Amino acid sequence: MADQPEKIDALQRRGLMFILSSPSGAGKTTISRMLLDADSELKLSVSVTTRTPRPGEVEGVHYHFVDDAEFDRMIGEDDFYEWAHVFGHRYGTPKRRIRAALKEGQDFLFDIDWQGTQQLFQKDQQDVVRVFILPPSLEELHRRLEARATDSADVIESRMERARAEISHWDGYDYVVINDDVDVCFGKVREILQAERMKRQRQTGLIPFVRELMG
Ligand SMILES: Nc1nc2c(ncn2[C@@H]2O[C@H](COP(=O)(O)OP(=O)(O)O)[C@@H](O)[C@H]2O)c(=O)[nH]1
Ligand SMILES: Nc1ncnc2c1ncn2[C@@H]1O[C@H](COP(=O)(O)OP(=O)(O)O)[C@@H](O)[C@H]1O
Repeated sequence: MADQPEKIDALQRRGLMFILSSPSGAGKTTISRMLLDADSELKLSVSVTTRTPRPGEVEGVHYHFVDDAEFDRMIGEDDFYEWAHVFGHRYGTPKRRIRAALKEGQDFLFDIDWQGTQQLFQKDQQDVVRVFILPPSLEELHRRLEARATDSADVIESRMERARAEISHWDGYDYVVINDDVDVCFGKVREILQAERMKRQRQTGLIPFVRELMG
């Protein structure tokens, strides 16, 4: 059926759910931070995780760090939009904190894996934009994981082993961007966000504007 502009009047625009995924170490946290710094209209969906904080990570800014019992309690209370097991820990997107804001038109960035991406897409296809970041090579991915110096050698090896499995989900995304030069990659991701906001059905006030133009 053709679009029904009256029914999707963008005055009621819902927020975008802009998802960035990548194999660990490919640079999605770096690109996310650049995007959040550059774009005051975008907010990060802060996930809940059972993993321990890395140096420099701040409770409530990068993640909400909880123990297993608290994560279980949140599952029991249906507090998650989605959640998944990743690298032996659990990660989830809290529902209550963002649902109302999305409804009011706030755009959110989600740094989540392919499992979470599939779950959000099944729930909110119209609002979800899925971007996958690839490293230029597996050798470079390894180098970046070592350079980040936040994981032990064992953890780095397990992340490398999982990288191929994660990359195999590349075709579940709308956009794929290779993160070779970080500024080029950031520029492309930003263009994707801007183009998605320009979609006809997402432009606030377009219908009355066009009506006025047409007289
Ligand atoms: N499904 C899901 N995945 C998440 C969530 N938060 C983070 N992740 C993913 O969990 C994985 C591990 O994240 P992290 O421990 O921060 O390490 P990173 O891979 O170096 O960013 C990454 O693929 C994240 O995108 C979430 O709320 N839900
Ligand atoms: N294009 C790039 N070139 C070189 N190093 C990069 C690039 N993008 C990210 N990095 C570095 O690689 C490491 C992993 O990046 P990060 O953003 O933490 O990845 P992810 O969140 O996907 O695990 C960090 O030390 C980051 O500074």
